[in-house]
Amino acid sequence: MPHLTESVTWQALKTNVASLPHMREMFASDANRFENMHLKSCGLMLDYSKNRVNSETLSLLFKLAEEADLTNKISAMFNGEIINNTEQRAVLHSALRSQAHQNIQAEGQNIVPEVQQTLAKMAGFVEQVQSGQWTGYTGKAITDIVSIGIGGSFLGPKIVTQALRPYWNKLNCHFVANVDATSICEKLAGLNAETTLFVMSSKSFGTQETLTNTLSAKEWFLNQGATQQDVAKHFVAVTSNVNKATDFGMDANNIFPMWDWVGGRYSLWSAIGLPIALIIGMDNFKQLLSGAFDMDEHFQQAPLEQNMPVIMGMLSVLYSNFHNAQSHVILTYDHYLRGLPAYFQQLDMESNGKSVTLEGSRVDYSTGPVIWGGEGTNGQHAYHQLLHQGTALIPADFIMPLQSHNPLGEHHNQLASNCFGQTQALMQGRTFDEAMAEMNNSALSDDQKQLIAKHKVMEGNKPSNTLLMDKLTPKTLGSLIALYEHRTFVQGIIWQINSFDQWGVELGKVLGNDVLERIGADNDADELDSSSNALINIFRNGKI
Ligand SMILES: O=P(O)(O)OC[C@H]1O[C@](O)(CO)[C@@H](O)[C@@H]1O
Repeated sequence: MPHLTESVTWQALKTNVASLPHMREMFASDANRFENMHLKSCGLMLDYSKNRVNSETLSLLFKLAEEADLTNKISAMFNGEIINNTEQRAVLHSALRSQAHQNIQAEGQNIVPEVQQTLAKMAGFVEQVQSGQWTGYTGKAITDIVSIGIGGSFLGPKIVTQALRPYWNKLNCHFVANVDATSICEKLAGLNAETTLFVMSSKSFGTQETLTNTLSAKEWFLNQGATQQDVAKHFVAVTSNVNKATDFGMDANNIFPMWDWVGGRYSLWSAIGLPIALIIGMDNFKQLLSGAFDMDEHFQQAPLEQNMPVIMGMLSVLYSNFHNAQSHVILTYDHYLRGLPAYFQQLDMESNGKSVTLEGSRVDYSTGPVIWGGEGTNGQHAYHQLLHQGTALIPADFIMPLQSHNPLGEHHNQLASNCFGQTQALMQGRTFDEAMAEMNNSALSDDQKQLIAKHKVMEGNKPSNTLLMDKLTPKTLGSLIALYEHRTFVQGIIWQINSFDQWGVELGKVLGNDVLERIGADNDADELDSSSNALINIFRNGKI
């Protein structure tokens, strides 16, 4: 197989991209453009017509995907092959949302039964806590869940519970991730130890932030009048390292397992999702899984040309590699989805922020872009300016439910009109003549008009996808998140990288621990670089 960027298809894409007219012209010359460039699946509708593509671009992108053996690579992931080659692990988050009768093999055994057993254990626990049968040390029912974890053991549960606010039962939930004591102190300040349940989530059970926060939570708990024997009623753990958790003092009955074949940033579907289930109930949690399962089926079965994650992944490759786009923005037109950009940022950047191929060669093309974003319409009064008129090309995903959970007057119509209006403005832009025409009735001099018109010109031709759903439900949210997981996978396959390890962040963990030792040492640091030594010593002195 030729080197990726030297392949005939890659070169043909370069030629195609250079020859395409402005999107405005492509819309004008093809009344069926939307008809031909949208698809519906799993409760989602993707409109990808506002992208810099014609039918040839799309064919070439699918050809590139075929040449990367994408279809077989998808099967390899779902079949439990060891595709995470640096950690020698299968990648089976899809097994967490599989159906009970399936047989999915990891390391020679069917893992579906243990997935089902864990779901049953979660269901029993959720029922006990929600019904008030599970009581705290003074016999009172639990009112507050505090989830302690970080990275993949935190952001999924936080963003999903935030997104599914309309489905909350009577329990309150709080998330602590940062080791900054302010985070846990602020959370604990308003809580009653008698009615608070801590869920400690750590796949490795070795992450500094999570261990420190859990110890502080336990100390707070004991300082409120509880005893060591009461701990089991108030602390449960989710981990793949059961031995470490019991050594730490967790009651063996209170440990919910997860497995090596689930990557942290793909783990909200496992027992890491326990805080979600406690807050929205097990039935809703299963709906979330079922939405993701539907997307798994679609991803495996739909032909590449009608495959939502494939289309989105290949469009992202197009912009990263043929338009030099360095970032990608996620714009959610739904207040409940305001956290989703951060979640997709973790998912995509921790997965595809790589510069070495699976075989260990340095890539000579761009890989994962910076993912960022926020909620509409707020961003329209801030960074959208750069999207419209800045020098960088930033492809955008607009995400919006058609029905609001809070219908109120004209609000939703206005929200939708802003969402659609933005995609239109990005695509068509505004020409100099249009800008001049807008000033027809103005008293400005011709020179002034010309000057202002130059500033009002918007080149347009800025790409966007629009993703719609009828309503934000646990099921549609499950499909949406799985869509982005698979989109990330597709990109990784084309770029020939391992999307499932994270050696960069691991180094940060190791060096952080090393610095911590030096901060606590008897003598000043002098063995590191001059900057690091100085920063440590200034910190030890407590004064700049
Ligand atoms: O669940 P753990 O083992 O505490 O790890 C937390 C997070 O740390 C990382 O290893 C690095 O940030 C993530 O992949 C993981 O989700």
